[in-house]
Amino acid sequence: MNDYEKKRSRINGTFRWTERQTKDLLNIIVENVKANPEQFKYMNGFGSYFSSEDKRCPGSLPLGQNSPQNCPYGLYAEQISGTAFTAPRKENLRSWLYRIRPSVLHEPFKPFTGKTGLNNNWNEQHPNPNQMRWKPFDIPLDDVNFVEGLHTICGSGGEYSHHGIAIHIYSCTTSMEKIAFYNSDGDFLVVPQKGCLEITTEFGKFVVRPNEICVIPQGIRYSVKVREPSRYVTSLNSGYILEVYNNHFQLPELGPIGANGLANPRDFLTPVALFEDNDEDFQIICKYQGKLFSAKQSHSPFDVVAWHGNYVPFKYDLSKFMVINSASFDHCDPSIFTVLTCPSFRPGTAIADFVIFPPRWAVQEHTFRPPYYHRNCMSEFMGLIFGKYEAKNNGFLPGGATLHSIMTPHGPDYQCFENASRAELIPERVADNTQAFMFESSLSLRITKWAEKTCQKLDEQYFECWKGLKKNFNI
Ligand SMILES: O=C(O)Cc1cc(O)ccc1O
Ligand SMILES: [Fe+2]
Repeated sequence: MNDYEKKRSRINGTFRWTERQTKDLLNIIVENVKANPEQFKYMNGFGSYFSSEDKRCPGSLPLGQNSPQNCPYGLYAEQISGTAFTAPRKENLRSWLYRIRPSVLHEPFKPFTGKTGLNNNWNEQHPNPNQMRWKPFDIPLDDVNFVEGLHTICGSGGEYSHHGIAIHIYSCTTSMEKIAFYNSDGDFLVVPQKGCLEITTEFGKFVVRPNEICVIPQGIRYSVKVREPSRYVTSLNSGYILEVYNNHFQLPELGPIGANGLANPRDFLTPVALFEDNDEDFQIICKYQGKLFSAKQSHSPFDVVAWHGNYVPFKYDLSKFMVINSASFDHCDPSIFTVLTCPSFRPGTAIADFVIFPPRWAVQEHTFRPPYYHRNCMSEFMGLIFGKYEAKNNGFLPGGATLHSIMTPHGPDYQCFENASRAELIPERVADNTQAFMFESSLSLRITKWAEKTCQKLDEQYFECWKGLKKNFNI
């Protein structure tokens, strides 16, 4: 082992999950929330119409109109549109920001010269229909911030046409200091797996921990600080990102479930206005048509004193998800676990769904309870936040991933099949102390070279997990 490998193996060793750590994790998160109570305030509701002003500036939100000739406190009024001006009322998203300086006050953008693993070239690798599994991705050993630590795994479509998705992982060790990022191409749904992110946005600040997710819609500027949330997780941070180019995330329809259930709107949290009046130099990094650009400005972009609107960043705690499942027999399709969906124009067919596999009771009778064997007309990318996924006895680890592409067969591994075929069907907790999730997309995904080769995490042995499945035919 050379020095690099030694350091890497030490770091990987420190963060290898033991059974016990896994069991304790939910408690640790709870303990940790108690120990570090949120210092930030939130407003609740998905799709709500919010109004917020920093308490240091009462009356900063203009009343009765959006663009007064002179705004209170000498602020500038600025609108950010998340949908076309003429989008139907029920879909129309926009917010009005009242800020110390307008966003336009910056120097020209130049191509970003720093490191990045972002990639939108879907033609780098030959298509690969195989089942794919990645071992947990490495966290860098050096100082890498959130933007520098983005690596694209797979994706489809293009930013020009605003049709497609990309799946990235992030891994970072340092905070973005006097740096703000925004994405012109689409929305980011961020799923932290390790570490706790403090995200300063134009709308206010929030903290996002493992087992929480956040969505930062297209165009909104933010900066990510890393924190030390627990004894198992230091300032090493990593997680998964689903980027959608077409549309924004919505709550799924509930149909016959009724008015309540799954992710309830009131559990989505949006930060309150919190400005900084800082005239230091800032770097604004934007992702535009898949490439990064950087511009200088001599003030903080987080200078919004008041805002109102419905185009906002938000976070959601996955433990709040109300699980609906079969109370009689058979395994329901995983769509029952949809937290958020980014719909296409084809009814019921998502550009991408964000689906979780939360802790719950399994009570089905005369049923093979784990996920069924199947082939799907959708692409299924899965990640694991902690614990163990119910369909895989071994090999799918927290911080790792799998991809089962369109019509690629997959399902429970051999050991899982054996166990579940023999299990006594008493009511049982499933997925206790675990949290797996899926980004499911109607698009066919292409893998980047980094994901298939450079990262060296693709597990060539994955197919062997089904090898033991034997012929049980007994005519
Ligand atoms: O492939 C997977 O593990 C995801 C999945 C889970 C499930 O419960 C049913 C179908 C499905 O694709
Ligand atoms: Fe599946």
